[in-house]
Amino acid sequence: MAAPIIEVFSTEEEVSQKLCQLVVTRANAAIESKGLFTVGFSGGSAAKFLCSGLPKCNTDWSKWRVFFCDERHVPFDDPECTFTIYKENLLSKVPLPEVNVFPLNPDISVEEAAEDYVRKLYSVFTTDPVPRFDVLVLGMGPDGHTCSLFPGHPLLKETNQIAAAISDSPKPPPKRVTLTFPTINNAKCAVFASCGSAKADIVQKVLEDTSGELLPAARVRPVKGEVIWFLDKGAASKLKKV
Ligand SMILES: O=C1O[C@H](COP(=O)(O)O)[C@@H](O)[C@H](O)[C@H]1O
Repeated sequence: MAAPIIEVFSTEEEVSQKLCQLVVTRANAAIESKGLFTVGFSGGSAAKFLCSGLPKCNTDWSKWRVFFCDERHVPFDDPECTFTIYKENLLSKVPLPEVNVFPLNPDISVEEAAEDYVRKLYSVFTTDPVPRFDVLVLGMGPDGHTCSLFPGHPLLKETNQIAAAISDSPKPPPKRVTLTFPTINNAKCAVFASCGSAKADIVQKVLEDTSGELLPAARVRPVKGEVIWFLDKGAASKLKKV
């Protein structure tokens, strides 16, 4: 398990640019070596960063398989739906066949949607007991949550399910489906992007404070992979060791 790699850039735009560069570099390498690139996208600010840079990138979009690290269990026309944000701002702009993107089904219960999502994951990761993503693009909330894994929540201890339902998310909307740590920590690369001084305290805590119970974002440590943090100056401003 390698230590996190931390890179600090001057502006949010630069973070977005470097994040997109990293994702496309990994995509093109994966496509070259195995003909396929598997990626998990997060919502919130990660969606903004990816949607602003990825449409300009050069890659074979037909080889991408896109999942969501977490998704809110809301109708597609709800502004909280992460899939729709990507559909409108990325998927409509690149030749990525819709059949290669795996949204959550909002028309069944959240528990059924989680089971359905597990089936969707295994339809691509046909030989992996636990999906091994090429890249997971992660965000971190101001409480240290990542995906829909929140501090102190029992889902942090999940060891069997590769994705799971949550019905009591402290951040609305309450019903969501999220990848769990067995899947997250089996990724080849997990990359966080965090910007703004409002995130400075939690970035410092997650990356430098190992006392007490680790926050969800601090538990992202791929066993046979790397974890990378792309920060802007504001988000990195309280780090002592950078
Ligand atoms: O609720 C969520 O929040 C996290 C963090 O979002 P951010 O806007 O503070 O970066 C996000 O990564 C996750 O996908 C989303 O569902």
